[in-house]
Amino acid sequence: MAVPEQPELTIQGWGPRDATGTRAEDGDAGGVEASAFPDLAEVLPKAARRHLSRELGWTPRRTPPVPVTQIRLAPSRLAEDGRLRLAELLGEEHVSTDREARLRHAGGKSYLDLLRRREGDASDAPDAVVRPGSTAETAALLALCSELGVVAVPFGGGTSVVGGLSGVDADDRPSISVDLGRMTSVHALDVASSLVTVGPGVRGPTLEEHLERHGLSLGHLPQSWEFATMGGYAATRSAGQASTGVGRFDDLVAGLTLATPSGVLELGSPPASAAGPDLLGLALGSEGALGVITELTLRVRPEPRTRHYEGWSFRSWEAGLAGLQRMARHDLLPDVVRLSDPDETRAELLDGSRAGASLLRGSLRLRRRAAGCLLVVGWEGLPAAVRARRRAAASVLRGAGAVRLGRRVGEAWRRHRYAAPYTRDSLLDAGLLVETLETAATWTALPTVHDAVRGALREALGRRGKRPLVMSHVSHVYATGASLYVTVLADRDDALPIQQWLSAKRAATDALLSAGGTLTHHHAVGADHRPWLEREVGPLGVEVLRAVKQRLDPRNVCNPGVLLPD
Ligand SMILES: Cc1cc2nc3c(=O)[nH]c(=O)nc-3n(C[C@H](O)[C@H](O)[C@H](O)COP(=O)(O)OP(=O)(O)OC[C@H]3O[C@@H](n4cnc5c(N)ncnc54)[C@H](O)[C@@H]3O)c2cc1C
Repeated sequence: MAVPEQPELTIQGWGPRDATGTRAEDGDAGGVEASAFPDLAEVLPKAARRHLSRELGWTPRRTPPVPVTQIRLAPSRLAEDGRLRLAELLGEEHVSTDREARLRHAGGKSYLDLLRRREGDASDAPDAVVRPGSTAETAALLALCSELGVVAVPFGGGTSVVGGLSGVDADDRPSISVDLGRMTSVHALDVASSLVTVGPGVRGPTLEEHLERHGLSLGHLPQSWEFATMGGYAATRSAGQASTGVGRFDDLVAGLTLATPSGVLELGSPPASAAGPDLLGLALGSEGALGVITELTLRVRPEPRTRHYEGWSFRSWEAGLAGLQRMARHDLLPDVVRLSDPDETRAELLDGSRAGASLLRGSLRLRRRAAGCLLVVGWEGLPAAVRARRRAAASVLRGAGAVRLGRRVGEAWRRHRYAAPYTRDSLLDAGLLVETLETAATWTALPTVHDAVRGALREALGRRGKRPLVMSHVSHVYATGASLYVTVLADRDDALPIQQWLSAKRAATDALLSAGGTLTHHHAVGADHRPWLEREVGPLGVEVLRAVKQRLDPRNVCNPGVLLPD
C-alpha cells in the first residue's frame, strides 16, 4: 500500500512548510521572505514572559532569521560525471543539485542547526540529494558512492538533534543526502503475528492511520512524531513518550534490511532466536554509518480501547523519584510517566496559554498544595486492565505521598504533547538560547546526575554572564532507573551564540558521564556526542565498531561524520 505524500519541514524552524500562513516560506527556498514564526506574545502569556525575564536577566528583542534567499550555499562539489552516473542508476528525476533540495537537506533540527540556518549558514548542506526507490537500488547506490568517493548520508525526516545529518567528512569529499521519501510503502501486515513490514521513509501519523483501519497501533510517539521516520527511529534507537509501556523503538523492531556498500543484510528472526549474537543490534543505532535501513518489520499491538491520563503532585523531587521507583519495583508502571522537577513544574504553572496550566493551578489551589513536582501518568489498553492497573498504581502513589490532581490535568498534557518545538521558534526569534539534552541513569545515580547536569550548565553559562533556567523531567522509566530530559533557556550571546552553547554542552556532557549517566538515552551519538563515545563503550568497544564498519563500508562513505570518534 502506497502512503500519501508527507509534508516537508520548514528550513529555519519546526512545522510543515505551508501548514499555516505564518510558517510558510513564501513559496520555496528561492522566495523573498524569512520563515515567519508567531510572535512570542502569541504563544507565551505575560506572566511566563516576565518569569523568563526575571530568571534569565533577558530583555525580549527581535532576532528574526535572515530571508531564505540570503542563506549562503556553496556550489555543489559533485562532479558532472558523478552526477550522470547517479542519474543513470536512479533516474534523472531522482537526483537533485538545486538550491531548494540542498537547503531542505542541510542538517537537522538541533538548536545549533537552527541557529546556523537562521544566520544564513548552510555550509553543511549536501552537494546533491538522491532518492532511491528500493533496497537493490540503495545497495547499488552505496557501491557507486564507494567507487566515486562520495559520502552518503541517509535522510529520514531530518529531525536529528545531534548533528546526525551534518555530512562531516575528514577527507572533505562531496556528500549526497540519501532521502528515503520514495520508500514509504506499507509492504505487508501480518495480523495474526502482530507484525507490519514498512519502507524506511514512513512517518508515524501515516503508519498509525493505516494500522488503525485494522484495529492496530504501533504506539511509538516521540515529540518529533509528525515528521520523523521509521528508518530514522531504528537508526537512532529512539524512545517515544509512551516507551515505559510500549518499549523503546529497539523493542518494536522485529527485523530489518540493511543495504551496505558490501551487500545486503537481512537481520532479525521473529519471534526470537538463539542463533548466535543478535546482529540486529548492530543495525539499531548505527546512524547511517554502516549502511541504509531499507525495510523494517515492526511489532504492533491492538489499538487501545481506552486512554486514561491524569496528573498527580509530589511535595518534592526526591519524593517523586521514590514514588516512581516503588511503582517500577512492583511492576505497576503506567504506559506514560513524566515527572517534572520543581523548575519545570513552575514553568508549567506559568504557561497559561495552555488550558493545562490554569487547570493545574486550580487543582493545586483546591488541594492546598504548593507547586511541588508535577507527575503526568497515562494508561492505554482494554478498559478493565486500565482500571485495575490505575487502582494499583494509585495506591502506591498515595503511599508515596502524592496527591491526585485529576484527569483534566493529564488530558491537557496529552493534547499539547507536540507543541514545544513550535514554541521554540518564537523563543529563538526573541533572542533566547533554547536547547534540550538527555541521559539515563540507575535509580541510585539519578539524583546525582540531575544535580551535576544542572550545576554544570549553570556554571558554564554563568561564566559567560548568562544565568540559565534549567528544567528537567524523568520520562522513560525502567525497573533499574530512568531517563532524564533537560531543557535549558538562557539569554543568547548574540556575539558568540554557537560557542556559548558548545561550552555549556561540553560541561554538561562531562558532568553527566562523571556522575554515572549514559551519553545518550534516545537522541543518539551523531556528530555532537562522538568525542565521548569511547568513555561510554571503552577503546575496545570503539575498535569493534570500527572493524564492523571497515567490513561493511571499506571506503568509509556511509555517514562518516557520526558515531565513531576521529
Ligand atoms: C522537536 C524534536 C523532538 C524530538 N523528540 C524526540 C523524542 O521524543 N524521542 C526521540 O527518540 N527522539 C526525539 N527527537 C530526535 C529525532 O526525532 C529522532 O532521533 C528520530 O529518530 C530521527 O528520525 P528521522 O527520521 O528524522 O531521522 P533523521 O534525522 O533524518 O536521521 C537521523 C540519523 O539517522 C540516520 N538515518 C535516517 N534514516 C536512516 C535509514 N533509513 N537508514 C540508516 N540511517 C538512517 C541519519 O543519517 C542520521 O544520522 C526529537 C527531535 C526534535 C527536533
